[in-house]
Amino acid sequence: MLGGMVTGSSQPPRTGATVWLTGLPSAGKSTLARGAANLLASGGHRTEILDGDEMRRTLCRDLGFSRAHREENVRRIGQSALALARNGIIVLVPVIAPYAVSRASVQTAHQQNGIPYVEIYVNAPLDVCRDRDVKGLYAQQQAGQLTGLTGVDDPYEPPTRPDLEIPTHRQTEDESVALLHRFVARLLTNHSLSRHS
Ligand SMILES: Nc1ncnc2c1ncn2[C@@H]1O[C@H](COP(=O)(O)OS(=O)(=O)O)[C@@H](OP(=O)(O)O)[C@H]1O
Ligand SMILES: Nc1ncnc2c1ncn2[C@@H]1O[C@H](COP(=O)(O)OP(=O)(O)O)[C@@H](O)[C@H]1O
Repeated sequence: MLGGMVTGSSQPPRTGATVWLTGLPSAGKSTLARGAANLLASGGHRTEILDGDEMRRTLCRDLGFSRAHREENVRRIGQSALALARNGIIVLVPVIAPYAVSRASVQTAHQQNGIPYVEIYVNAPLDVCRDRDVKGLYAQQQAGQLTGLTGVDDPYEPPTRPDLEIPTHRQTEDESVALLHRFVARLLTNHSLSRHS
């Protein structure tokens, strides 16, 4: 159910939040989402990952990579994240979301519902992402088999004021995961303190 609150529980509501990981393909979004989700789950938190690739096989399988379709993709995933987060789940969203206006709309929707939303800029230079090329997309683009690749021949608008920037080219995977985990844990503590004070 994506439309409303889950009701009928006698448990006090937990703090949910949406943690959006934006960045170029191969910057490290999915790796960090998985790593942080594992650590948060070990700490007793309920977590969910809405990964761009997976969402594009399911909820968004009718969408391509035009600007309009990318905006619709982000809108749907943003609404899904909000529905989960307002029911106490920490939602990690490794989705490129190349347009600042789309990310701002998701943030506004969360603010209107009083649900924490943070934007994490997973930042590695294009050359590093191209060398990693986890899914072979940069090579495909280079070979002329793919057009409209984010950051190469399609726009990417980096966040100007992210809540956290993670330079994955200067850190080990473990260091980046720990940084993200610490940041989210602190966010949850602060939100819960402000709700109960
Ligand atoms: N043209 C083009 N541009 C960018 N990405 C492409 C493209 N074609 C396929 N892919 C694969 O789709 C994943 C990105 O999907 P997203 O839903 O995150 O993109 S977006 O927010 O709608 O722009 C992206 O996943 P990540 O590599 O994990 O970022 C790619 O695997
Ligand atoms: N500090 C780091 N944080 C995250 N990933 C890293 C880091 N250093 C190297 N990597 C590697 O970069 C790649 C990132 O791939 P992935 O997480 O799929 O990127 P994205 O989801 O942004 O497309 C992985 O192979 C990962 O092992």
